Amino acid sequence: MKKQLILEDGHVFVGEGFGADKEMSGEVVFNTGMTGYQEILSDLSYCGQIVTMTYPLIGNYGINRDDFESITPAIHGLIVKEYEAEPSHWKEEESLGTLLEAKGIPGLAGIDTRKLTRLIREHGTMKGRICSLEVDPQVVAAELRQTVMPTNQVELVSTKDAYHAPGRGNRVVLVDFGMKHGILQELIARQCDVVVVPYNTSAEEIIRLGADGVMLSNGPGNPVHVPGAIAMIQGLLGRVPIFGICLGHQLLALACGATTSKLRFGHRGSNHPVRELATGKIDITAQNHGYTVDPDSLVDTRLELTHVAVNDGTVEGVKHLNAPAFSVQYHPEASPGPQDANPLFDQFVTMMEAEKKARVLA
Ligand SMILES: NC(=O)CC[C@H](N)C(=O)O
Repeated sequence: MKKQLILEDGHVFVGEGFGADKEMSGEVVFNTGMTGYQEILSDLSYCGQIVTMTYPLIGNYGINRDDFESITPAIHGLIVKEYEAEPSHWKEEESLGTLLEAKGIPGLAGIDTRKLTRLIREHGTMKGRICSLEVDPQVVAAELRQTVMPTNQVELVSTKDAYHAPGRGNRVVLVDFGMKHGILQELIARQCDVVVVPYNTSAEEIIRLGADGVMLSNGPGNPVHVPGAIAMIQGLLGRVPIFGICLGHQLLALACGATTSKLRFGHRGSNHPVRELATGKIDITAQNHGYTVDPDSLVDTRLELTHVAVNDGTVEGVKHLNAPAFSVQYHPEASPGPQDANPLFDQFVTMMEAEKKARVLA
């Protein structure tokens, strides 16, 4: 069935609908990964966004049991150039289209994704709607311009109740702002005893849980819309080791007095080079973010800049000068993407061990 993508600036892209036959709006963003559509569509950081895949053939290896980053995807649409409805892979269990249909997510295929990506790069991300051909694009575009994006996305995707993934090692309290399963997997692989808690858990409750360390997860939306989490981090700093990823990184920076702002079109892909300032070493990283920590705002904080993006010089990592706390804007859990930055999880475990030893000696 023919469908159209209407952008708030009035641009229209007509293509073939697949997945759910449903009208949905969201912020239209693009991801440059050549593979990884299953992880991307189930990454809750994309809550409320319509994701355009720039790689021209999507769906060819289907959907498998193991690569979900969440059970209930929260993206509002997937846009591709060529959609493959008959996938082939030994792990494949269903097609991308049948999954999107089951989860109520519309897909749109056969549009010029290069043109769309160029538009987004020039104008910045825009609101858009995937809908039938019957509506008047100019009316929809005007409606989209009036629409304000929701500010409660973290609340929508965070777990409602705490749960336990038992292990024999360090107890990590993992604050779920819309956590990718890959983060939990990396902690479990290091024998951590993980308690996953809702985004609005207090610092005192986290300490009461006997945390050896606190992991701040990725998550959707603007970090300034989660003020409770900023207060929670302030209550934890210096009391327990902290490791933040993506939204968790932005929240740690805000908790330390830095500021954040929105990038024009963000970083979403699996091949973003990041330089570690101490060594000059470059990791190729997975990224998915629209906001960034303002470098100038670090001057008045106790945070030190540790990593920068090679492509545009933006902040990619910080560490606290007086407390055991560090964070990165990119994804050491990959999922999907290269695993260059995976040792950061080992660094977190080492930090927890060192703090425990220091406490015993004190
Ligand atoms: N993956 C993430 O955690 C993204 C963080 C934040 N929502 C941003 O877009 O910048």
